[in-house]
Amino acid sequence: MEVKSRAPGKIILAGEHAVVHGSTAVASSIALYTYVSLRLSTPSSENEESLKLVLKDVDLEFSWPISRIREAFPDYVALLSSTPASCSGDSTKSIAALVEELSIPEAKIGLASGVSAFLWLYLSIQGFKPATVVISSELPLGAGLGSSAAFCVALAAALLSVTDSVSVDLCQQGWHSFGEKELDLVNKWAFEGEKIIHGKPSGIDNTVSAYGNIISFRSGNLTRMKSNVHLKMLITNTKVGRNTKALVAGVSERMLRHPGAMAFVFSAVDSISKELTTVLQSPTPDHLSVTQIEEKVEELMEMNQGLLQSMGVSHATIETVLQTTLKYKLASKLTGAGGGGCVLTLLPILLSATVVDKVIAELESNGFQCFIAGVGGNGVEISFEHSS
Ligand SMILES: Nc1ncnc2c1ncn2[C@@H]1O[C@H](COP(=O)(O)OP(=O)(O)O)[C@@H](O)[C@H]1O
Ligand SMILES: C[C@@](O)(CCOP(=O)(O)O)CC(=O)O
Ligand SMILES: [Mg+2]
Repeated sequence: MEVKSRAPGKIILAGEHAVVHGSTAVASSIALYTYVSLRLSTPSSENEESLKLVLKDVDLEFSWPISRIREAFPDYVALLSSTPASCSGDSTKSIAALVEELSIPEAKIGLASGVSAFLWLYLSIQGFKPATVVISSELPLGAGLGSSAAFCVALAAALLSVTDSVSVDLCQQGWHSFGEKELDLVNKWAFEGEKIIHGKPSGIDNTVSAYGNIISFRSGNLTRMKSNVHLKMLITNTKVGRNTKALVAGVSERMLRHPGAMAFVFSAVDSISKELTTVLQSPTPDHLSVTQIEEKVEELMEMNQGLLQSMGVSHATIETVLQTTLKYKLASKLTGAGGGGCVLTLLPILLSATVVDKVIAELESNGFQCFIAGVGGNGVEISFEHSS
């Protein structure tokens, strides 16, 4: 049997970075998914049993003989866990040894943290079972759209769906979602994976990828929002690669250097996110008030972008996107960790298609890549395929 899972990426409408320091943030899922396929191997005496990981997006395959994994983790009982556990101490060392042996090319070294998160989730949830896991994504990796969280959420979902901790109907056809208790467990395990990739994640990315739709999030607590406006966002990928862990660490260092000033910055972001939460839930009887809501969202996005600049996470390419869209009176802000990656631009409902085409053409002439995303959508889902 093959288990498949898919988990969406996200955009942060307000509050990235500040959310790591306890401010409110607002995020939404987008309909671009990371897919995981899990096939547990049937025992065979012919081939040496192994755990295989195929990363389609980066065209890499890794394989560990189960005997090698056993050797790296002599204390099997301490490893296997039915409740979400953090990777620390001896486990961190054992995983680092297994990843080092792969000789990942220097140009793709950012993958090492993803492979480490994979090993931690796989070994903690499935133990030393031989299997093949194939991962692919529609999301650009390391661009601010939460590929790391979608990776961890989809992985946790597939791995948990074939354990006793989660009760799922194996006969159900097509994509289906989990119950609340199961979602909670998937989300908590995914957070443990995100910790390995991000260092100090807030948990907003894995939470929105698990639950879907729009959420307001603060210090691990989520409020699921029912938005009355359907916002349309242009996403521009500057294609400048960056690493979330390094950017999050950079903001923390700035906070240590200027604690007083940064506390005000984070507090201002908190107010922006709270106002956005209220604005998005306000009733919309006609087009005029949709426009008024959009104008408020635009202003909040601009204010948030200014504060992200003061945290030191903007980038020359992000500034180019801001200036370009401003020429068309459109508001933009970076999304995710910044330092490159993706920028959001609100496309008001009454904006003509001609203007949208012009903005996209101008942005793409700079070498950027544009696409349009609806705000909100499904969270993680699962599907079982029985070979006949
Ligand atoms: N589909 C994938 N295949 C392999 N690794 C992935 C995949 N998706 C995410 N990752 C891991 O997540 C890292 C990117 O995470 P991050 O820097 O947080 O950026 P973002 O979450 O914004 O895409 C990658 O370097 C890799 O380690
Ligand atoms: C910067 C941050 O707020 C969001 C990071 O998102 P991404 O990995 O850049 O998609 C970090 C976090 O909340 O964990
Ligand atoms: Mg990430």
